[in-house]
Amino acid sequence: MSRSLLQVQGLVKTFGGIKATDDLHLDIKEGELHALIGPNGAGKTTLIAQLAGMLEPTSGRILFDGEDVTRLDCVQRVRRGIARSFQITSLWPTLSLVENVVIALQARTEGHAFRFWERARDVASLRDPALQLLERVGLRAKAHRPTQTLSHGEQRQLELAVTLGTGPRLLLLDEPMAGMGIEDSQRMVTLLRELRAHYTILLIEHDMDAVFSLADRISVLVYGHCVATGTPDAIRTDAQVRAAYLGEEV
Ligand SMILES: Nc1ncnc2c1ncn2[C@@H]1O[C@H](COP(=O)(O)OP(=O)(O)OP(=O)(O)O)[C@@H](O)[C@H]1O
Repeated sequence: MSRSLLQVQGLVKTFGGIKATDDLHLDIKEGELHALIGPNGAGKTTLIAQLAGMLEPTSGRILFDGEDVTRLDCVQRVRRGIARSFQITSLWPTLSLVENVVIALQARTEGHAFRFWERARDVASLRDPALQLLERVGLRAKAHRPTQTLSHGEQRQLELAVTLGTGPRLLLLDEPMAGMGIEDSQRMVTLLRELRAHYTILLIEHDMDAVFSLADRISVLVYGHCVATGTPDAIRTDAQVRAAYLGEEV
């Protein structure tokens, strides 16, 4: 198997008396789609927040590409290629899709999102990369429509394009299918399957059909602790996992 891109070593996060992350160890290989599942309150979102640099761990280490990033902030982690999607992105509803992506690209190149209108030439040079990102998420045909005309599912695809605009190596995807109907969910599954070829992905998702069809490996979190990691087939048949979480669902 390929080398590790992200290693979580003995991570702990406490909130008062609650251990939301409890001596967690995780190893994400370069190029894999690794899904994180577990019952409500298992600590999935808390983990993602620590990986993205939004929440400081109580103890333990996070290594990205061999570098200790545990104490780096979000911006420093984005620069290294760690990007979180779906809970932080704000889109501009009256601007077109391509304008939204251009703003994101501009923020990456200049660290400044709000002076884009002063930089007409820069904006022109970012249009092609922005259109390519829209192509990658299946929204090229709607590039010039106002963002507010998109369906909920399409807005999430656009958020993904904005996230890809940061040039990530590791994508942290927090419930990309949340609140979607069947059609939008299926489109997102197809899209994630395509993105798998280009990025290492850590996916949190409650839709078990999506998880088991997409993941190379799955880790199961219970009370902040990883109780099993393995291929979908191994997880499906793991007695401890069935008892702790999956029951008869799988
Ligand atoms: N800011 C906070 N303050 C106090 N407790 C918190 C905080 N954030 C999370 N927790 C607690 O930590 C535990 C893990 O929560 P977390 O949201 O990470 O779980 P989750 O697996 O993402 O759940 P879900 O699947 O419902 O989204 C829960 O017991 C939660 O109540």
